[in-house]
Amino acid sequence: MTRVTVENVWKTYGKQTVLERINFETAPQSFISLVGPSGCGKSTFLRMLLGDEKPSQGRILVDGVPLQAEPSPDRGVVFQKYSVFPHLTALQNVMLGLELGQSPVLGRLFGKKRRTARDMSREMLKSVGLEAAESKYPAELSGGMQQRLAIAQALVKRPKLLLLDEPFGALDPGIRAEVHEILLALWRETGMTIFMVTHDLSEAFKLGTRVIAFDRRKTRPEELEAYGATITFDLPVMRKIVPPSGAVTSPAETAEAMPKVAVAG
Ligand SMILES: Nc1ncnc2c1ncn2[C@@H]1O[C@H](COP(=O)(O)OP(=O)(O)OP(=O)(O)O)[C@@H](O)[C@H]1O
Repeated sequence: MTRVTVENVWKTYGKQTVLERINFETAPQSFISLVGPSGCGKSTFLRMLLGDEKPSQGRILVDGVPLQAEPSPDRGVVFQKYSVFPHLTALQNVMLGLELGQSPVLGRLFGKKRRTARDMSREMLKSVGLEAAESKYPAELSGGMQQRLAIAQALVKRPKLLLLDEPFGALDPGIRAEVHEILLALWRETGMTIFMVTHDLSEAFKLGTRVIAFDRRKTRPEELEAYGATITFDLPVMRKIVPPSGAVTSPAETAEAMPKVAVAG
């Protein structure tokens, strides 16, 4: 069960402060929804969790260990679009995650390892309801199916952390609700921690065990460069979690993440 600790994280690009003083800790098996206005640094924060960007100040720890400065199989990511490779079939897309992880130079596995990777990938496709589509290319799949494929590709390596950057933004409401259910089932089953950036507040509260908002406290034009966004509210969502054992518990973080005042400025 993974715990993420964010200690006084700042991010600047040149003179522009994007994020400042970000501090929080997650309970194991959290589903954190990150919300906030456009340009407030949500994707930048996700890229720091992914290891694609480094904090300018402060640090991020996963289970007490400082985050490595490069992407690792411990972290899976799904973007709104273009997460899957168009020239590979659904099965090849999922297998690629395992092949690159185990054979970074060739990007291919052989013999028993390949058969194991294929079996794991088929199992993963089944868990997102795509078992009948394994030979199809992404262009032959609907938007919802492509996002389910992207989730399968990210999860086949059993990451501790799943990072989702507006993964459902391009889906229509019916399909979106379907993919929500699949994601929630996988989250409960695996015990991973999820960070999801979304512009949709109802989605944030429906899926998250905790909703964190970033925003700027200083908004005068002359202050825009010098002051970044910070956490303006941090709310636990009261919802029952059903772990794989079937025992019903309250969200683990409810005790530690007390609601904070939801006011910026
Ligand atoms: N590599 C970079 N170099 C310079 N500035 C950057 C870089 N990446 C992001 N920024 C700046 O950081 C700020 C935050 O961008 P970011 O994409 O994280 O915001 P966001 O909250 O995810 O926005 P949106 O909701 O519109 O996707 C923006 O002003 C952006 O221009």
